[in-house]
Amino acid sequence: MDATEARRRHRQLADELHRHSHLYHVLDRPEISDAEYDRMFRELLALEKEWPELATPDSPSRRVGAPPLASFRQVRHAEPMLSLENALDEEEFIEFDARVRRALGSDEPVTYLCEMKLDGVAVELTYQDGVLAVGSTRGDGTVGEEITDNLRTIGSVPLRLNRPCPELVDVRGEVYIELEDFRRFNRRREEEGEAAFANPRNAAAGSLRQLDPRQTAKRPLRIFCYGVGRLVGEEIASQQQLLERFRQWGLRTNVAGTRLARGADEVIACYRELLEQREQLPFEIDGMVVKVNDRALQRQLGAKSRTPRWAIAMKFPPRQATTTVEEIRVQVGRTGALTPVAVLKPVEVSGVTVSRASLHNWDEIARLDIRVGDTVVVERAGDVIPDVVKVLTDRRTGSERLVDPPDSCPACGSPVARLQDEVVPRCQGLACPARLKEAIRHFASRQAMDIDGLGERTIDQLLNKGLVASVADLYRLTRDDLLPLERMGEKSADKLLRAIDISRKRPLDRFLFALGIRHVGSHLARLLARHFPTLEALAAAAEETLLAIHEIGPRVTESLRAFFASPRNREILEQLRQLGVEPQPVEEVAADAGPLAGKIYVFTGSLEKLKRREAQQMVERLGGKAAGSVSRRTDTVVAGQDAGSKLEKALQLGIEIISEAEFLQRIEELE
Ligand SMILES: NC(=O)c1ccc[n+]([C@@H]2O[C@H](COP(=O)([O-])OP(=O)(O)OC[C@H]3O[C@@H](n4cnc5c(N)ncnc54)[C@H](O)[C@@H]3O)[C@@H](O)[C@H]2O)c1
Ligand SMILES: [Zn+2]
Repeated sequence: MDATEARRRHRQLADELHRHSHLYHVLDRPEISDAEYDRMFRELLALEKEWPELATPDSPSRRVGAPPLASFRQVRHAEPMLSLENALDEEEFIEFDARVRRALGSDEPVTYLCEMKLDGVAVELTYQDGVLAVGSTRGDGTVGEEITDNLRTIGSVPLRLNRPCPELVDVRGEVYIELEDFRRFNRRREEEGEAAFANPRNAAAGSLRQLDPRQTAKRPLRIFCYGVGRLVGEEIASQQQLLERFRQWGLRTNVAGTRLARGADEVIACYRELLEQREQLPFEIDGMVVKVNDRALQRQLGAKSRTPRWAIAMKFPPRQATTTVEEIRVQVGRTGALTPVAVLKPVEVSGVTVSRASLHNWDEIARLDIRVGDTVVVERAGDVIPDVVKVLTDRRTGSERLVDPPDSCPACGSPVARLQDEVVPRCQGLACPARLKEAIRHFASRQAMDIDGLGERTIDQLLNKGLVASVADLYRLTRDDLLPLERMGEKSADKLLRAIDISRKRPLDRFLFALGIRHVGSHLARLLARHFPTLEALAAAAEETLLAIHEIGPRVTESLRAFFASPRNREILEQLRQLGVEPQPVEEVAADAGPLAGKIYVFTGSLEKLKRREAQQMVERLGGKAAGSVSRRTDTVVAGQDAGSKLEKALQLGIEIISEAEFLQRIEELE
């Protein structure tokens, strides 16, 4: 390779690394695996070693992370938060150890503390006189994002340290999500039609950087503390002692996961041990961090531009394997969400046999261009269910088969619809066994048919005993059906039957809402009920007629069409009619009061989907008020991109802050 060629390749790598670093660190949406990123990074380092003039100050080799997002206030770290040099194998660690001893001018074996390398997000917690004053992300190492309020919601972050404690300390730690929590959290997101997170690290990063701390509070975040920046008013001799002091101050550490090792051989033994332990841990680690234990020696060794000279990360090999896709199957979730899963020829990935890979959604299938019969690389990262990271297209024989998104539900055969703004298609079947429980619960809920006494426990029993296979069956229940149920006396059975009977005559809007048609919330149900006296009239309405109604868009008509297109749904509606369910026509209602009556909303920053005026009208339509500035009377601030002083004021005043997406969701729920 000549110098021109090297420069060209360097530029190319630098651009790619820059883009992926932004996707990973700022947007929490990586497109390639870490192993692939590291490979490119190393190629860049190798080029710079041969042609040092390529290592300009803006090279990825000189930078940590990525600059902070503009929607957060920025914090300058008093001492830079560095990254870590990587050792990809034992050999590279031996070289590191030799460098350390050379720099210290010593032949003695060095004592190291070996720690688990948690795969999460690095944060800094500044405690002044023992009180948590500022919390921030690492950002680009020099400037991070101020996320104090978000960090305060994490149970394992103490708001105040136990005494005696130093006057001032910058504690560094890793915020992460345990595997079990991650699985549960992701499952829920997929069912709600939101994109699943690729791994726990992404989920942790996305959760920490919410504009509304109450959103962060709902996420299962934890912290392990492992380092310091400034430390005033206390002398600490070693890394091991530091962790011990942390524990005394009330900070959470992973001290049980550390080992003291003398010399390279002992470090390597620890590494092998940890590699074996890895699969049993409740959280994801991607390697072992080895630190010179003595803090005086650490100071003596110092740091390079982006990494300290006294620590190194021994990375684990990626947990990848190659296998073939035998089938692409569709799973139906609790809310009717259909998600694709690849059935694999069983293969062992670092000690675990895997036979399925999650494909998340159909966009992901298109992005990977994955087909039945393909040879694929699967990688386990943070979950027992691995991801497909790459299709080996050069192994194709021509007999591979593309799989289209299903147009009927595998559980009940009903038509499915992928509605706008959602990443997954959904089953529209009113009696789909996969979503029946949810459908009945919704049907009976207060805002819908309001069937008092039909709680979750009763629904479970009705389903298990096969007494109910659709909402229509509720109206066939008899006293004899109910009495054998647990905790069901004569009184409560009669009460429930009465409640079911009363619900036969609910107003049409409630009935419409009760059917659980996607995007038909209670507001739209009311609107539709005002335009159509009966359900039959609505089902027969032409699309143009529907679209002519103000507020009814293609999203809703599409959903209604999919619902009424199902023969099974029509059959159930007919049964309901025969069982005496006779929704009452609704009358025009006074327009003044609404679900947002008395509420004051302020919009700030630029919104993505809505025009500001549009958003304000939505609030007004529901009876609320849209104001121009934030005051104590403000109830909610909707913060878009680059929100500035209004957002800060809202934070100061402790006013609720939500994102545009959350606003839209709320409106939909209220409507
Ligand atoms: N997939 C992608 O597109 C992509 C893009 C950019 C970066 N990355 C990945 O991110 C990594 C680079 O990020 P990085 O700068 O955070 O480096 P790093 O992850 O290699 O190491 C530094 C980080 O380790 C963490 N850490 C965990 N446990 C620790 C402990 N006990 N002591 C000290 N630190 C500990 C800290 O957060 C620290 O900031 C690369 O390895 C790369 O794989 C991936
Ligand atoms: Zn179904």
